[in-house]
Amino acid sequence: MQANKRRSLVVGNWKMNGDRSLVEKIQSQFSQASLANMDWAICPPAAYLGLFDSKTPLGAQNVSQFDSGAHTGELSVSIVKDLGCQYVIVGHSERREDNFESDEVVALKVEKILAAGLTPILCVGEPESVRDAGTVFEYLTKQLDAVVTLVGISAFANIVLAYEPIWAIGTGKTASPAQAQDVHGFIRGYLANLDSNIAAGTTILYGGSVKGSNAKELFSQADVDGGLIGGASLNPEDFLSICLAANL
Ligand SMILES: O=C(CO)COP(=O)(O)O
Repeated sequence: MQANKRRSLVVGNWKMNGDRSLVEKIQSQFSQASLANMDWAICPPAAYLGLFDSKTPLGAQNVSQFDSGAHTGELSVSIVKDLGCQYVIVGHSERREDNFESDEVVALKVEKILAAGLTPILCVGEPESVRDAGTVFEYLTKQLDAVVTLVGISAFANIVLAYEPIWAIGTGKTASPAQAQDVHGFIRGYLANLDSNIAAGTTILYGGSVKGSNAKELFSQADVDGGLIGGASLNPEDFLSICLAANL
């Protein structure tokens, strides 16, 4: 681990991709890997969660804001916990867009995930139009405010943040290390205004076209503590090389 930095975390978000054979391949790729200085996890489609052995750290891509009951097609936090998940991605831009998840619904989900003792990976990030307009920090402040208002700043001791600029997701257009650091520094400053100890310990991941070739430089930025990886997590060798870049 680099001096004064938090322990790194790299999470693979398979989104609506992968199959049974990828579950086998990723497990065999990681079975011999030596990754003592970082944490990693896979968030496969929920239907595949039960296929993993107990050695693979797991996360869900989403949960319901409700506890149980008549919510057809949804998964509760207790169900994904029962399937072995430690993490839950929440507020991914694709869910905010496809499923119209508001900042308030995202905050309710974070509250449920924390209450179950799991770790939310709370995604924030701006569309390209907001970046062009120069209002990225205002946009992120609104997304963060909704969660802080509901769960309080002290809850951020148990929350992982992920900055995922929408214009960099699946586009091959990675944020430059300086652009990523600029926003990560802003997010940590936002938290520090509320509680400097919490801010110093909060893991902030970068997501958006991270690859083996750019991971090391991104992860070496002062406020970048690892990555949330989409496309490259579907290739076990690429995903391992990204994890190794964080294993300092
Ligand atoms: O959205 C992402 C991870 O949640 C990033 O996806 P890509 O790595 O495919 O750009």
